[in-house]
Amino acid sequence: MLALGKLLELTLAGHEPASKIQLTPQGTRLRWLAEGALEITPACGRDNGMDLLLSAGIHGNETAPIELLDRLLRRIARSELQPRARVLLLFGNPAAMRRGERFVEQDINRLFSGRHELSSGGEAMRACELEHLVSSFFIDSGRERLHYDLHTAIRASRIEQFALYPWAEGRRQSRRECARLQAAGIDAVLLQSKPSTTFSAYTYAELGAEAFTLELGKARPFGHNELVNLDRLELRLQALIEGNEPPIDEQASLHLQLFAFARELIKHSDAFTLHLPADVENFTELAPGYLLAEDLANSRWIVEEQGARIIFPNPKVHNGQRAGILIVPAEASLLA
Ligand SMILES: O=C(O)CCC(=O)N[C@@H](CCC(=O)O)C(=O)O
Ligand SMILES: [Zn+2]
Repeated sequence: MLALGKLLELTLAGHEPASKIQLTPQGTRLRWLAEGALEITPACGRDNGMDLLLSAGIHGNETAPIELLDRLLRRIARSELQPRARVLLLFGNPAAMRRGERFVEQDINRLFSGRHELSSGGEAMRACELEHLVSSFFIDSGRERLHYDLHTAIRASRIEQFALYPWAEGRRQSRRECARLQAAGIDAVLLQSKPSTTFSAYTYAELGAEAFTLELGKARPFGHNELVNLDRLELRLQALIEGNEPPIDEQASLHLQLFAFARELIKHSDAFTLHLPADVENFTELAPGYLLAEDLANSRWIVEEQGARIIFPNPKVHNGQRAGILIVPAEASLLA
């Protein structure tokens, strides 16, 4: 296998490869661009016009998707997969991956779309570097741009595998992309309705890619991901890489559940109290009238929405950060 196929090993060891460009016997080119960043170019004459960005490790302790990208890359480096798509593989936060922690100083997934300029430290510099890498990768406007940013969640989920679909002014979220996600085993999509500073929001809103954050199960350490079943996603990613994806039937009914963003809980102070059990699962339903959280100055979050559910409840975030999202069921008619 080509040495650059061991990008994960190199990244975890903090090593720079001696040789930055390698070719498989069939002519696929692997090029190391920076720590945790590898560009894959199809052999001459095979390129099908897709630019596919696959990222994982934006949160350093979310190892199942990191292992998935490692498996895909090794297959490419062993010539078991013959790419037709241009691919950029990114391990987002190598320093946090080495520690097995979500982040070192601050959550890198709050630092995109230029927010890193207002901050400093390793994660701010890495967010800036990632923006440069992906904007150089998505350089040709005539090509299909697709980004899956792969994550696992802190807690268990009633809906195990789901996507967050970013929002941009004047652009409707795509039914075809939801059908593609359904075929990859994704059970629900949350349609965002405001700008965000996540990685997928950056590639969606600033670079015009179809882009998603995929939540694929519960975060566990390396080697302990047997409960996270990524088989359907893995098959779909292989097909995207090899350019033999089965046709997407846009007209077929969508079985995946759609949700819309209702409200965000922001933790304003150390007095913030979340009235949910510590082991509450993502997508737990909350009845109207339920007192969800309290904070300084008698501020209270009371559920008003019918069919509301909570995702990502986390009272331990820094003050000023999101401590949960309330979502409600949405109709497919929102999609274009
Ligand atoms: O499990 C949790 O509480 C957090 C999971 C997580 O990290 N989610 C992403 C979602 C990104 C998005 O909104 O697209 C995040 O918070 O960064
Ligand atoms: Zn994450």
